[in-house]
Amino acid sequence: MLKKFPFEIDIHLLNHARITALEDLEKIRSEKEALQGKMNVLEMKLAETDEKLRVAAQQKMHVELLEDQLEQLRNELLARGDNEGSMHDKHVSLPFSLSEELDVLRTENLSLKNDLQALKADLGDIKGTDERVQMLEREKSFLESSLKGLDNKLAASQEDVSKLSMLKFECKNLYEKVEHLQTLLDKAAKQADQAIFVLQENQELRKKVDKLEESVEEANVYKLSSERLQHYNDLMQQKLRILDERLQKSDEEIHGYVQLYQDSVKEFQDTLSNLKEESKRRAEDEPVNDMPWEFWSQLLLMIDAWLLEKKISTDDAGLLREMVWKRDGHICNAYMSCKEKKQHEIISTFLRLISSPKSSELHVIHIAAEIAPVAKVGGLGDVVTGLGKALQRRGHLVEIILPKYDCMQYELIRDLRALDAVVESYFDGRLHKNKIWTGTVEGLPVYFIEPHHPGNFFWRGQFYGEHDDFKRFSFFSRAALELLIQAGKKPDIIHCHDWQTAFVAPLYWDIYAPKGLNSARLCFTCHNFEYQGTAPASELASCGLDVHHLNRPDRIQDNSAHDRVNPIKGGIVFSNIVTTVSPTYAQEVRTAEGGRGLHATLNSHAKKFVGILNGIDTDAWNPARDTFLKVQYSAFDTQGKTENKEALRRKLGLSSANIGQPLVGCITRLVPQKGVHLIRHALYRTLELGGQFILLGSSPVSHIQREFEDIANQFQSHENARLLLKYDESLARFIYAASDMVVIPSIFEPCGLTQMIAMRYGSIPIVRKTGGLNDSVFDVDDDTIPEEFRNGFTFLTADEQAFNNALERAFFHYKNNSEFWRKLVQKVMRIDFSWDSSASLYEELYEKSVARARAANRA
Ligand SMILES: Nc1ncnc2c1ncn2[C@@H]1O[C@H](COP(=O)(O)OP(=O)(O)O)[C@@H](O)[C@H]1O
Repeated sequence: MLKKFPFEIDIHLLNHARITALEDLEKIRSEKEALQGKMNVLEMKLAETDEKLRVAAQQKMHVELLEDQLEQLRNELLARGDNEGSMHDKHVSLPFSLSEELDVLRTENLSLKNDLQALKADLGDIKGTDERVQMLEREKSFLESSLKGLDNKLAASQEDVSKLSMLKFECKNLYEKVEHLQTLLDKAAKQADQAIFVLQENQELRKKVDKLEESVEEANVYKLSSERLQHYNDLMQQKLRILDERLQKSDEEIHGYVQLYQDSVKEFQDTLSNLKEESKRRAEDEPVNDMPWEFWSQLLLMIDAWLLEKKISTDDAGLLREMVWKRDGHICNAYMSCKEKKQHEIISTFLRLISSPKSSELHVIHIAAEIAPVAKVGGLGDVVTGLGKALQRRGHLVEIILPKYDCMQYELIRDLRALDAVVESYFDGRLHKNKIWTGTVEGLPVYFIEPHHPGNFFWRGQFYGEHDDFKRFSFFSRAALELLIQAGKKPDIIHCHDWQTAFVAPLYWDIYAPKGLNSARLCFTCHNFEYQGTAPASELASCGLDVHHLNRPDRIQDNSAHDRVNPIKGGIVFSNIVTTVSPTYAQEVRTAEGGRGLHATLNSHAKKFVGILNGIDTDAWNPARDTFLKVQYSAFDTQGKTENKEALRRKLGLSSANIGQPLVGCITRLVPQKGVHLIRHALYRTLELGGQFILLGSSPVSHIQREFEDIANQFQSHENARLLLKYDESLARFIYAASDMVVIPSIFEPCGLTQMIAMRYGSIPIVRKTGGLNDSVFDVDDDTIPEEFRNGFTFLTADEQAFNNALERAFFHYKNNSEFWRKLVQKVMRIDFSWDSSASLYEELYEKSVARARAANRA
């Protein structure tokens, strides 16, 4: 059967409608004409009646006139009768003509009265006719308006007709194409026939070949026994290979055990030597009382001599003297160990005593663009606060410098006050005043810089994304260093973060170290190599950096555009320590695919580059104390999680029919890095699998924001899905607590905090194996990973199938093994994601760098 195209059906329908409309119109037109005829007749009758009325009125007037005349005649007759009565008493009679006339008049009068009566009746009829005419009039106007409507319809249908003819035209074209295709098809069919023919020929040939093979086989029968032997040999070799592999595996296993054993022995030995060291230190800390006073005096004189000979500084001499006065065991042992050596060796041994920093002595200053929770865009804010607090807990002096944005959450800053001091800093050829504010955030001392620059740099209602970000943050970097030098600070570590404060490193070495701010080592952390803040080289001059000197391939010049500078590259080249936020990401960015153009720079500075996994602030992210939740809960009692799930469903208007329906959450910035297509896919796949889905996120990329707004509208009142396109920390906490699973399908992820926060709140992460996700989430079904580390679901390829596999496995476990799931939730909640271990790694880096610097200064 010939298949009709949909538009062909439309054409038929339209044609039919048009014909019916035309017929209707015709009918109405003839009705209208008939009515018009009737109206004309009535109008004529009306005119006739008017005429009759006019004649009747004239006749009436005539009758009245005659009646008047009659009356007059009567009166005259009476008057005459009075005068002639006596004479003609018996013979009185009216003249004949007069009485005749009177009779005629009477009959005329009567007939006129009858006429009048008839006319009155006619008049009544005419009134009725009038009413009918009015009715007809009304009918006429109604018909005219429907006629107008029909005219409009006609016009519309005429338009349709023109469309129709266009469609017909297109249809004709299509028919032509179809015909063309048909001929092609015919050709193809012919070719296929030919091919079939060739195939048949081939088959015949094949048969011949088979026959030939059969005969060859027959001829080869005698070879069979030797082939069997060969086969047997192969089998044996296979077995041998399997045995070999098994042997290798068991070797590896044994090796693994040996390794474990060796590790624990090493650990034991380390602990032992630490203990020994400790007891030795303790012994050294005790004053040495068994050395003669001469010994101590000799040491004092020796130190003084070094000072006078300018071999050591006054400060160092002071510290060494103090040790001698206290008869410190360290200096005693140091001297005994090197007294035979040359003088400069003794000096450096002594100086090492006073330079070896104790961890509690470090003064660390973070210069950053974010601090959670008052000025947070993403993970950077969390790192500055989390790492700062952990370092503070370890006994370091930690201070933070930040721009004073207008859009900060001021209510979360304690004791905010403006200092009665102004710091002037250089920019664009002149000095600008900066107002300095202080306050504490989460117990950390913070300096906020408010520039009095006409550009109103931090008065923009947002943290980033301004056209002059390069200017805003290069200004801030310089002002921060100015604050340090004017406040007379002598930090051990200046730690800057991301491209916004990477300017600090070159500014420090080129301008501030020569000015006397030279106590510090520079640490630079890049939280995401995607954002490099490159700009035309000339813009670097505004903050006082020497463009000519710095725009070189081995310095700040961008690796792919020679007329541009790259602040991240500057941070790498000019810092003593360079870190990023996870070991896997540190590996990834050293490759051409992952390095965003900076892999070569990172490789040539590889010695100082390391990846340290971020932690999370476990005080701030704690379901047992989180007041934003409906119910607080902990790993010991996860029932509260179910109650939060119920409450969130109610709050968002999702179905609560089935408490066992898995709830999947996604909390993210909607940027390509986060795998936007997989997030969208996750929504639909979750619904297909019978789950519920909540997305909390917003996008700085307008087309992505619009796309998700459309999806959000579609699901506005869906019982199983809700999309909330905003930034809302309290809601984020609620979602972490309520969700059973959290999806993070990132294309790349430097570290990622959401997976750690999710686990802290007992939500199982489903993640792509990249960057920090690869360092913190280990697949539940992967038995190459020790059981105790398995905590989520992972997939490798950034496509829908791979994601489906992970999501489906998660749903399977959730639905079919509730006990397993309950234990998994408890396990992930107990994992230590605190900053403690990461902070100790940073501490170690700081300490080593400071020690190296001090040793180098003395040499
Ligand atoms: N729409 C949102 N509302 C509230 N918090 C959000 C939102 N989007 C992301 N977050 C939070 O921002 C942080 C994201 O950090 P991270 O995973 O390192 O990603 P990134 O820094 O790349 O955005 C987490 O603390 C997460 O809870």
